[in-house]
Amino acid sequence: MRLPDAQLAVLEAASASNQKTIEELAKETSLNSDTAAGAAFALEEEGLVEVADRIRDVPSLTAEGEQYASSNLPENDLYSAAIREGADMEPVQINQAINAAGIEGPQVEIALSNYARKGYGSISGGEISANPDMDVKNDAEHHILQDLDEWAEGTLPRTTIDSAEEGTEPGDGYMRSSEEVYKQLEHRGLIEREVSTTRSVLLTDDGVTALMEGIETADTVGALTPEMLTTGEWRDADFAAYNVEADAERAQAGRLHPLRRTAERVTDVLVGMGFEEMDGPHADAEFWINDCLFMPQDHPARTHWDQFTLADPDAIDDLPDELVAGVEHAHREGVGPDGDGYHSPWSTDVARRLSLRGHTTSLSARHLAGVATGDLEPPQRLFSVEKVYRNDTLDATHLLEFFQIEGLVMAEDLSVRDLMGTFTEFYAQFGITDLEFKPTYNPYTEPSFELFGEHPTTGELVEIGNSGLFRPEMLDPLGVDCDVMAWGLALERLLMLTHGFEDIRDVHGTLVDLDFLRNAEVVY
Ligand SMILES: N[C@@H](Cc1ccccc1)C(=O)O
Repeated sequence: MRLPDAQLAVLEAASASNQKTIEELAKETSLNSDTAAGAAFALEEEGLVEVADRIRDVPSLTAEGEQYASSNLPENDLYSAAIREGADMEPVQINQAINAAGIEGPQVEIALSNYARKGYGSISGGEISANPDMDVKNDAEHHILQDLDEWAEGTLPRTTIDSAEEGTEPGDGYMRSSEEVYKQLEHRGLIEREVSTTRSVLLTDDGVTALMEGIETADTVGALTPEMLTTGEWRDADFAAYNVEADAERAQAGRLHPLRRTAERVTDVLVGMGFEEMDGPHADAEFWINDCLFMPQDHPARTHWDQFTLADPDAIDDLPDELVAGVEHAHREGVGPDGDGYHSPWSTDVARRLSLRGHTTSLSARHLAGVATGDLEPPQRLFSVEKVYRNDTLDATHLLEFFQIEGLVMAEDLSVRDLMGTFTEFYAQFGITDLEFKPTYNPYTEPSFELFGEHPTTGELVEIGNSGLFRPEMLDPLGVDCDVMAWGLALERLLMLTHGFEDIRDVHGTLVDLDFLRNAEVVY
């Protein structure tokens, strides 16, 4: 029989009695694991080996487990000390044995409870006795801890630390491979176990026969090289078959954050609904963030408790005079015959102050005022998916910066029905079909609605956005004389509904699970 190099190496390294993992075979044959896996599958096709998926617990020591592995379990120290103190002849004071064992702090409790559990003796009335014939040196828990320590250091083969599986024999003389012992150690918090799936290889009878009959190596080529192409050698080469089922190492390439991908998806959906994207500054004059939105200058949301104000530079120089005059007039006197303003203090200095935008409605204001892309003629549909900054207290639903999905529709004769219809259509694209609307108050919209969606696992109603029809006090100074409906939706909250997050900090920040970042799919 003739086999390619790699296959022969794997066949020779495999055993008929002892399953070896692909990793172990790769190590023994100095092949990389992809090649070893490929070879194993090719051999399986020839019937020379069996490849089996094996699900195993991989145990490892916790910090406390490591500590005992390098010394002794406290109950074993206690037993040895009790014997030294003569507790096998007659009971001695517990404190005396504990002092002799050199145990202190929380370990006293651990020593006493496990002493009794392991049948080392009895503890009662402040005294401890020791059964004479216990062999703490061969304590199974102690040995497993030591084996795991050695295995972690690479001085013990994997098979020694396998917990017994059904139908397999425990390892050495003492009961080191008992599942019960592993369970106990896990319960004590001394080891942790993780389930891992490995592929392992066992030589078949045909494999053994083939090896005994002798195998020659066939020169098959695994990869085409530039040299083979230039020399023309490839013409005569015997190429190894390509096995698409072979194990391959998983490559973790960079990929976009799920939040960013959801933002892109939101953009796609809104563009599909006929919206155009708005752009604008992250740090902006309060004029655009607040004043244009008919937010009085003494509104509590305008203090540093809520917004981040810039120190340097602390103000913007150029605000359009005419617009400033119009906005100031709306604030002081109101708009229209029935209008009334706030009559609260208003100064251009405050309007010129620079802050990080607390909402992207500043972009809507800039666009409606015509300073961003020129005067707008209805109909218009605009949106942005951008970051906003708020001096909030961090909790499960609040971050200091988050993404807002801002949007506006400018047209003649808009109504609440149009607003609701737009949301229904938008959220349906993300599988959210149970929207609820609640009337609310915004200084710049009338009527105003908060939006809620149901959390997929907790069933709680989560606020996902705020919306309304801009009021004349806002639109009039900006020179807009048709209707405008608008909204700000939270991108992270959308993700909470689509992915079932209960804590927004699971979406971004230092605590985010790497596996989630690697594997999350954008839901829509
Ligand atoms: N600016 C509001 C959202 C909103 C935008 C436009 C109209 C109504 C509400 C917020 O931050 O919550």
